[in-house]
Amino acid sequence: MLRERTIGFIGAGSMAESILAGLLAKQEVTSDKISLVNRTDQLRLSELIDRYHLTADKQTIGHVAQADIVILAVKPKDVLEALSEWRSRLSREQLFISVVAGISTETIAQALGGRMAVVRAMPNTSCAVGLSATALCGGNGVAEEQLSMAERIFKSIGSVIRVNEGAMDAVTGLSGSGPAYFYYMVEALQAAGVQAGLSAETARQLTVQTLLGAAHMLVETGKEAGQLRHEVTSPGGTTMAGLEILRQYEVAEAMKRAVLRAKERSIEMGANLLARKDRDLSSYQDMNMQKQ
Ligand SMILES: NC(=O)C1=CN([C@@H]2O[C@H](COP(=O)(O)OP(=O)(O)OC[C@H]3O[C@@H](n4cnc5c(N)ncnc54)[C@H](O)[C@@H]3O)[C@@H](O)[C@H]2O)C=CC1
Ligand SMILES: O=C(O)[C@@H]1CCC=N1
Repeated sequence: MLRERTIGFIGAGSMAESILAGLLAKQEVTSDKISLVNRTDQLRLSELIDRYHLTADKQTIGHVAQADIVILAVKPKDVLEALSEWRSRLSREQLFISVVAGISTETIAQALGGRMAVVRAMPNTSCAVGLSATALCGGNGVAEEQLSMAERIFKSIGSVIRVNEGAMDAVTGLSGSGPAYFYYMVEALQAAGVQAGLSAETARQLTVQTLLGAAHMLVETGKEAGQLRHEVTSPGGTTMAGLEILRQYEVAEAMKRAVLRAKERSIEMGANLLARKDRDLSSYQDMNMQKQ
């Protein structure tokens, strides 16, 4: 049972907060089972302790190190440093989940000293309201039982799909970053509503409810987006006129490029980390040669 497990987060930023907020809201875990550590910002930890009624004296490296499930939620650039601090503290029995964009299970497992099996997950910040779209995969040596446990965690805060690791960069470009694309559109639509003569509050209410309604229509009717769009579009009417402008501005092309660029960036972040690892290793070897 998830409720009986302890969960520790390495990194207490936006993603750790979204996951823990969702788990607590869904009552999948109780707040006394959660531990977090952050590198520098202790004020941030105090805020999270207050906001989620976490047990203050459990927010230590020792408690995270003992957790049944350890979730790595630091920025990709901080992964190697973080894991070199953590590798001696963790054991094979723990379930280790990384939500870090772009970094492979192999890189993480190696940085952990090759002992641990690693699950890689790509959720999004909608975890916080139980509506994440999470994709996950298991690295070498991950047991089915461990993958199922990871799946259970993310299912409790949204939907989960298992993919091959090769698909994770595409997932990151689409659904990991995806909430930001929709927020960007909402910002643009709100501003457009104001430009069209509405108050800011009216524009916000109408935009948000329209997005919510469209999302529910997609889920509840099971119809394709193209069909639903067709149903809104009366021949010679307002929607047709509006959509024609979107076509002129090649909005579909812009979306395609955004997702492909985000995917490419995910690949770059992984490659940058590997290049840094190689550089660090060769400068360490140089140092040792000089000493001899
Ligand atoms: N924000 C998002 O929408 C999503 C983020 N992710 C991934 O989640 C990870 C975290 O992202 P955010 O939460 O947005 O970043 P963030 O910058 O808000 O949080 C990262 C936290 O990790 C802490 N940290 C850094 N090194 C550490 C160490 N050695 N030990 C302990 N804590 C350490 C930092 O102090 C910071 O508070 C990233 O790898 C990102 O790719 C994945 C899916 C969605
Ligand atoms: O922007 C980022 O790199 C992270 C990964 C997916 C969402 N946020």
